[in-house]
Amino acid sequence: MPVSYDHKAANALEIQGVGRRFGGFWAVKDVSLTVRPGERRAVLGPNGAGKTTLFNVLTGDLVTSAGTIRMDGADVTQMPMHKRIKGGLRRTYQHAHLFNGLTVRDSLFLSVCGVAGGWQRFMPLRLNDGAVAKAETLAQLSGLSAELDREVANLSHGQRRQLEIGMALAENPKMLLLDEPAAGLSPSERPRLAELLLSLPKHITIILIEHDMDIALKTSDSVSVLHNGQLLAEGTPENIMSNEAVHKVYMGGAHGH
Ligand SMILES: Nc1ncnc2c1ncn2[C@@H]1O[C@H](COP(=O)(O)OP(=O)(O)OP(=O)(O)O)[C@@H](O)[C@H]1O
Repeated sequence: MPVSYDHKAANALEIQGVGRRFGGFWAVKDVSLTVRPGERRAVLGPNGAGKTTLFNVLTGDLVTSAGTIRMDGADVTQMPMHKRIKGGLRRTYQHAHLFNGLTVRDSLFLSVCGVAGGWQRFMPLRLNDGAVAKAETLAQLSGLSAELDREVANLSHGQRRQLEIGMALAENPKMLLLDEPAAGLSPSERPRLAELLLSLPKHITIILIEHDMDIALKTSDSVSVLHNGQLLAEGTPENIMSNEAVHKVYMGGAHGH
């Protein structure tokens, strides 16, 4: 996928020797990687490889046990989650964090106002005239224009994932971490998600954990493969597909959910 990077800008993400220990067990160990502004990076690896733990450390859901994390050139290693959010970081979770009783329109509206649940709960209420229009734009971006008045409870699984992404876009994030957006989607819902990922604004840096190899490789510029908490391989989707070590640990039977 052709992407024009801003070479003058600081790296969107730069991590050095990052690790996270649970007791005596290193779930993530000595991981270093660099992601450029606007890059689309997939993080692959078999179950238990440390992908979600890495995300949790990047977002500040978990503190690091070792190493440094820089975002946009700034050291955020010790920075609490809400400050990272203020700096333009957003994430989605493996299981959608949505309110079933709200409509799509209200969910997006509340996200725009900064009062939705999960991550956005830290944001102050900022009602304004543009919020309704912005909610509609987000519905369009996330492919949900026809569902604006539907209750979240009545959306398909795929539409819920779309809504979650739409909500994450509400405050113009600089970097978006998506944790298995295709998890639980039916085969017919998957191409639509891939299309949505490809259509997201190009200035947003996206890091994607995904077990669906087809979606991960199709929507990313570069891939980092984790195994046993460590970085096993890094390269273009083509490099990774032909990497023997990756085949052995990941494609050769350990393929997720
Ligand atoms: N809070 C925790 N306490 C103890 N061990 C943990 C904790 N969270 C994760 N782990 C362990 O760390 C390892 C990495 O888990 P993690 O969820 O990051 O892997 P993953 O690559 O995201 O896996 P999956 O693809 O199954 O989601 C696993 O062995 C897991 O059991």
